[in-house]
Amino acid sequence: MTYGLSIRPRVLVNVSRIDMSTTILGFNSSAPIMIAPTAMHKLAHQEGEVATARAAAACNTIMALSFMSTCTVEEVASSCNAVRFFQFYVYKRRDITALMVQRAVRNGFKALILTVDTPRLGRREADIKNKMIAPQLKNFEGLLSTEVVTDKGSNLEAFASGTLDASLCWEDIGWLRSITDLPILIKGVLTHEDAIRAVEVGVAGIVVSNHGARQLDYAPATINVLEEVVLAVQGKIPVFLDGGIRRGTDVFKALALGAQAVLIGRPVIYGLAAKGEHGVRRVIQMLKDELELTMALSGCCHLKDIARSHVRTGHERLQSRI
Ligand SMILES: Cc1cc2nc3c(=O)[nH]c(=O)nc-3n(C[C@H](O)[C@H](O)[C@H](O)COP(=O)(O)O)c2cc1C
Ligand SMILES: CC(C)CC(=O)C(=O)O
Repeated sequence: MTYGLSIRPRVLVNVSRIDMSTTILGFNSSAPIMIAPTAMHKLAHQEGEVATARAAAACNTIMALSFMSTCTVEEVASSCNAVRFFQFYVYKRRDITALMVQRAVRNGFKALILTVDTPRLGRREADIKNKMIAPQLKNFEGLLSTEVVTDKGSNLEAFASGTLDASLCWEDIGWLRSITDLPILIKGVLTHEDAIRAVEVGVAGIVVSNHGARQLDYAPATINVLEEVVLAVQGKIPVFLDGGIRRGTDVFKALALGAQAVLIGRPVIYGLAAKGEHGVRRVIQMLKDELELTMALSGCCHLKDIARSHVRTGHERLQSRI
């Protein structure tokens, strides 16, 4: 993930006890690792998002539930006591978005994540080739059909283009803040300009994300723009990162560059597909074990000890040679 970014370990630090615990928007988490919102977990395992949520609870980690989940918000909420955030899209039918936000609030979700990199779906050629079909999403039962018919290849694309509101803009954040008191994070920021705007409109945090490289080709790797965003927000709101986190070392690098925590997408789905709740637990535990080892080998006992000086970018290495 982080080509050219190396870790600068410090030695002769007493690392006999490592503490990875943290708070995210005021909620305790055993590590700075959250579950990213990913759609349709029942495509990976029959228990779907309920299994993922139970794994999050068992690991004392925060789960972000996708708007496009295959279990309802009520099913997920009643399945376990994990701290849950709710990711959402703004649909042309804004009444549906407002209703879903209300259901999330009613069911004890603690924060909202508005995904802002998807005014339209990116061109997903594999979905077109495989004629991707979205199953009926139970959250929307009685509200809209997700079983769209198209002859253009991807039914998911047809569904997305029928529903997503491409007119969504900064001015609408005010509307969202008027329909809920929950903190709103925005997910999909990749530039300092948008980071500054996010602070101005009063969101509670930013997720630096390129949607797992599923939206815009040639969007930057998130780790390469993280610091730009962190510097722009000047500590006014927390910054999170997702995309390509596969190892504890990746988590460490993101924290050193200023992220408060990371989110993981595909690894969770792989664990879920392999072994349901147990598989997701294993994935999270592996990342936690790796992060703990990385901290020990780098001379960091607490997350606050992980500093900018613990990493060196390829650019910095080149500059030091000039
Ligand atoms: C199968 C799949 C489904 C996704 N569904 C959503 C979604 O419903 N909402 C959303 O905001 N992001 C969605 N994402 C993007 C993730 O939240 C996240 O940004 C990305 O997966 C992070 O990269 P990683 O998979 O490399 O960890 C999805 C990603 C994948 C792979
Ligand atoms: C249908 C999409 C909007 C869901 C999503 O975010 C994704 O598949 O990446």
